[in-house]
Amino acid sequence: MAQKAGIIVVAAGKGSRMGTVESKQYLRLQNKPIIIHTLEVFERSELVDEIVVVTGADDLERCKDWIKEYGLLKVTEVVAGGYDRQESVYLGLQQLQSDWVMVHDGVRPFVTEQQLHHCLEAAQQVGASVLAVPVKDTIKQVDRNLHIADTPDRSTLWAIQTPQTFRYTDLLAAHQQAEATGFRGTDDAMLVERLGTPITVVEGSYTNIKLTTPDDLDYAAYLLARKGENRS
Ligand SMILES: Nc1ccn([C@@H]2O[C@H](COP(=O)(O)OP(=O)(O)OP(=O)(O)O)[C@@H](O)[C@H]2O)c(=O)n1
Ligand SMILES: C[C@](O)(CO)[C@H](O)COP(=O)(O)O
Repeated sequence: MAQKAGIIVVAAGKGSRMGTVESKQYLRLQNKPIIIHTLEVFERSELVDEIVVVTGADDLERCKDWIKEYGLLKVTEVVAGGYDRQESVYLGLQQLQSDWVMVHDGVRPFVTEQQLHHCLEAAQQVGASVLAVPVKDTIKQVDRNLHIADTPDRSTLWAIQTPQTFRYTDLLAAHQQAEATGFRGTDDAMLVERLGTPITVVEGSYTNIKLTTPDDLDYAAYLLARKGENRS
């Protein structure tokens, strides 16, 4: 059994690619905010004993109200995020107590307990881990004039997801170094890679989607209905 971890759930983004008036993490699926669907996975998990939620500064109170309403007892802190995902994680990290930390997007509600288990166990064996899936399409590098510049070997390409799991001290050092050098990354692994810490990739699932654009909402509604059917 893996040692338990604390989790930072980042949900302070604007959701500009979703294009809705309400930020995507607060849109409802089956009448429940997406952020709550995500938090419920960790509330139920036997691997997680501490949850720090990072939200928009204007959304702190309604998030706290929902956390009470939905009985999320493992949430220890709800804090305001920053101007990008990296800053939001850094702010959340300062509130976490656990030796092992998982970072997860608030808009990835379909991660499973089994995936959490595999990700945490791998991190505790290797030092750090990320969930990911092999890319299914041929990927091209394309220049500003829309000309193909290169076709990387697909067998080496993985689409990176969350959670991403690290020793607390490693993730903190990685964020501090990134801040000090002005480095910005789109995931936490990019920061930890710079420290030279080995990070292993754990094969997740194509259904662990990040809700990013409007078409993801229909697919998420389908996945949620399917999850309900499988449970009953
Ligand atoms: N300043 C930010 C930006 C992003 N996030 C969170 O990071 C996760 C993944 O980011 P993404 O899908 O890019 O979310 P947004 O930044 O909201 O979307 P967009 O880029 O379309 O504006 C989301 O849960 C988002 O809320 C965050 O906590 N703080
Ligand atoms: C961390 C992440 O989910 C990995 O896919 C992703 O990088 C965050 O989302 P963004 O859309 O790149 O901000």
